[in-house]
Amino acid sequence: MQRVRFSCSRLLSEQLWRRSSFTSRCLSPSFGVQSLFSSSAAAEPVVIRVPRRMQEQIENAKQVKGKSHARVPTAKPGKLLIKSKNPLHNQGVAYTLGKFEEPVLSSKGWKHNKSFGDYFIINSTQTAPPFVSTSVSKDSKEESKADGRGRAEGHTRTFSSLRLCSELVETLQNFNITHPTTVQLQTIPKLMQGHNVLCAAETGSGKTLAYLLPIIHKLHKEMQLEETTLSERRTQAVVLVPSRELAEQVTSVARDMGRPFGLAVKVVGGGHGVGNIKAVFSHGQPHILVATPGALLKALWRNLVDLSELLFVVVDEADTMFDPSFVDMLEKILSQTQIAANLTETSGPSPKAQLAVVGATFPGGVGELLSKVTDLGRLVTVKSRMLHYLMPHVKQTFLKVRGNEKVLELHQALKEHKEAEHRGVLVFCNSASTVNWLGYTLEEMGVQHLRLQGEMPAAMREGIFQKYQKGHADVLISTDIASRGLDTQRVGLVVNYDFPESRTDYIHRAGRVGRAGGSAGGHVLSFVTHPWDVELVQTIETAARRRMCLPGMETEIHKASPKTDSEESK
Ligand SMILES: Nc1ncnc2c1ncn2[C@@H]1O[C@H](COP(=O)(O)OP(=O)(O)OP(=O)(O)O)[C@@H](O)[C@H]1O
Repeated sequence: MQRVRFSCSRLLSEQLWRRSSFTSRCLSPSFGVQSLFSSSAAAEPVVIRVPRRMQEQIENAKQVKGKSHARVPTAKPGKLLIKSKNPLHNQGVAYTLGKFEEPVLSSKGWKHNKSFGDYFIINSTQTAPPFVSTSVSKDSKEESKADGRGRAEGHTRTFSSLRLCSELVETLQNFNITHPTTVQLQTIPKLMQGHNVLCAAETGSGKTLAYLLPIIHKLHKEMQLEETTLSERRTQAVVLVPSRELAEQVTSVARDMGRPFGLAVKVVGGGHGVGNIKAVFSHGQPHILVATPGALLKALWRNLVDLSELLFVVVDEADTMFDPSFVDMLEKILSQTQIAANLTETSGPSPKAQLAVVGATFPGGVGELLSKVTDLGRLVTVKSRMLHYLMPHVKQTFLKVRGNEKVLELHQALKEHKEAEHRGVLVFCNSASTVNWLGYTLEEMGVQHLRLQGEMPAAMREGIFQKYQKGHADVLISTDIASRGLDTQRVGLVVNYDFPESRTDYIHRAGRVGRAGGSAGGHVLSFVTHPWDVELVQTIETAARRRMCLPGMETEIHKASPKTDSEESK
């Protein structure tokens, strides 16, 4: 009882003390609260009864004061760019880090064992992908002025304004493709003019059509000029890609687009014997050949294909193709072609081939390898504004999780995603053995899925990706084979079961969602387990917080060309 009385009196004294400091200018220094109590405290404790209501008010005031420390430090209330398990690490969309301000990272302590269970989310900040074209054509601007409106809203450029032949524009319309993406707007005119082009643009931005449309347009014009018999026909365009799945995909798009013109498109991919490659050319040469480097070299060594009349050479997924494992083969192939040195060499009676180097990532060092096979000064660069940035229209979650908990987390994510409209899920592992192991484990859990990895025999691997695209199963477990170039419109969730080993792998894997022509949104969920994963997580988080591109990937592109992005768009 005595204690209660004492604490009540102390509370009241605190209250009065606070009030006294508020009003200190009005009171003399000697007239303090302490002095008010000290004289009587020496004799007998003074009992002051505090009304219940006042006690409650004091308690409420204490609680409110305690809570104020946990308040979200966003500059303005509103949507969060970074949502973290620890609300102190949240960052609002409206908040901009100062130039010299070090971001406080949610993943700062993730090398420590205590961080298991921690997470942060990079929220999507826009619904439309950045590569959807919104530019206004000159013609439509003038039309608008002429009819007195002075505005040209909603007038975006069409494929006909790029001077593609009408049959091609019609074919595109049949596939519901009506407006070019920004990379198509910039690349198609340059290739139509006869330039060699280095095209660097985000994943899923429509680069395949950006190089195929000018090729098909030009080959169609050539066909109209001269009639050649099947036996006289020579291959006029070669598209080089790193995997047979991508070769099949590009072939399918080229066939769809070239069908009205009777263009022959063939594909040779690795993993098949020479007999198969011979069979491809048994009925003559195609107009367009899509190939992996190894298979094309086999065909060249056996004189099955003649590249003497080439008009186009395309190197797609350039950073992989300039990887040490491919670059020697690429050098050998390009040494058998005649690449034009300038514009004048791409026209006239015996034109040389135009070169298009295409990719979504050009990390440091690619420029050096590129200069081994071509003169960088001869390439006109088309570089998209958001190259090497994290995609702003895709939500990206990072979860620090123990190795033995990953399967359960994955199972939970699959269950939650099942109801989504775009039901496709792509699960990436870093090795073929993990793909197999995870496959068996999910099988036991009753999850229907397909598996794709590079160590599978060619016959087993064939058709797996097409099956997935056709919806035979909603889940595909794969190594990075499926991360390069494959079009995955039906995918709504990418899971990095193993955290990717490099920034480029992360960009390509994440790029399987949020693609042109697909539905808005998409989600990338990454499991972070090992201490050696954390450095890349921190790089990604820093880039997201600073709203900058991933560091170390931007310089080479500029070195590759004397022209700048803005010059190109003129
Ligand atoms: N102008 C367009 N309008 C609508 N959809 C388009 C357009 N151009 C391409 N697409 C579609 O966008 C999807 C992605 O295109 P594509 O595969 O060429 O992207 P990419 O830039 O090559 O991607 P990656 O870097 O992953 O290889 C395809 O399904 C394609 O049909």
